[in-house]
Amino acid sequence: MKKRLLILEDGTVFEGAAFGSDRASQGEVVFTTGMTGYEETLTDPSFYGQIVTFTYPLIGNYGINSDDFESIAPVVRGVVVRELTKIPSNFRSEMTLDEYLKSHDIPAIEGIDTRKLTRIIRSKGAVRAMLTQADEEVNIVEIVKRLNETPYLKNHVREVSSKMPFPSPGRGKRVVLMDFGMKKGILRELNNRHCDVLVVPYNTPAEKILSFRPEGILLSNGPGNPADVTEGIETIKQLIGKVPMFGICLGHQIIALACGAKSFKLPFGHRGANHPVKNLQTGIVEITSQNHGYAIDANSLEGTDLEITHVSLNDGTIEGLKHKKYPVFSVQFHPEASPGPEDSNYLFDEFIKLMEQAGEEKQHA
Ligand SMILES: NC(=O)CC[C@H](N)C(=O)O
Repeated sequence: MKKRLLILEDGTVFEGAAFGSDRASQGEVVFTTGMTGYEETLTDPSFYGQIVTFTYPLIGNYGINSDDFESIAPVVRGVVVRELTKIPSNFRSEMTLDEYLKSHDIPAIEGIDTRKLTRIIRSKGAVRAMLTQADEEVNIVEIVKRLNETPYLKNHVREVSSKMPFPSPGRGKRVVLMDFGMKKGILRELNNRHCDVLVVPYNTPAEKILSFRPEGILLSNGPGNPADVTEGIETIKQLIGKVPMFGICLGHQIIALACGAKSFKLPFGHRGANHPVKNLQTGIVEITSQNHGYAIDANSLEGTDLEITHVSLNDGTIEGLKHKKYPVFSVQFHPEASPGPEDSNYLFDEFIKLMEQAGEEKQHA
């Protein structure tokens, strides 16, 4: 087994065994607590630029099969696990996690004390890190210096958004899905409800979107700092009030910013499949799938037309918003799950209802 190092910006060095690609790679190291769903996590475009640590201690046990993918290719910068399963056991498995990561040139490390690493991330917040081979040439002081000079992840939506519009037809509601780095699960939920979907790149202008005569607009998830997605925010400012809207994760943040709220970086993010969220409208607690490093600042809502609909029971941060005047709502978590629980799946039905109501009002106007 080749040795590999995970070097953090504070100078902490973890030594482990190499798997995946042999190249060195740098990114923000984050942790996710989901016990299953590593294929969906690795292919979620919101993880662009991040080195993902799985806190569940055994990863790779059911191999890799392409029907679980959330996008065409993984965009993570690296993978950190406690123990890698060498021989997966699943009738659907097409290859091992090691083979998959090698084929996409993504380096990984195993044999790491992921509890210790997670505690560092929890206490220090966002941590920049590098995965590199453990040989005599590696200069740790130099790498730590470089990590400290690297700016945090900026706008990488353009890297993961589709370049051209594409349809995913149906007989139902006409929905424009703005792709900021979409998970396939969102499209699947719309198609399950027979929507006639047109997926458009993140920078499609408002007039162009309106020219498709959408009955609703869905803003997808995506990577990086929402405040950097200025084109998307401007577009939404022009569209709010004209068409019913539903925002998911980055899409939620973009709607909030377009309405005048502010976002901030969470100390260590919410990533996992069992985050409790309280729906303030029903009083029901939903167990949700989450993956975000930023959130909307509750203090910044004053003077906006937004009201809070969902809150996190772990840290009290905003998990859902709705517009007081227009048919616009959004959630910070992932109602499409994949991976994770489906408690919040009803939100897609609410989006359909909102489009139906808006259609009826238009007819009677
Ligand atoms: N999954 C997402 O859409 C994440 C949104 C944003 N990139 C964040 O980290 O907060």
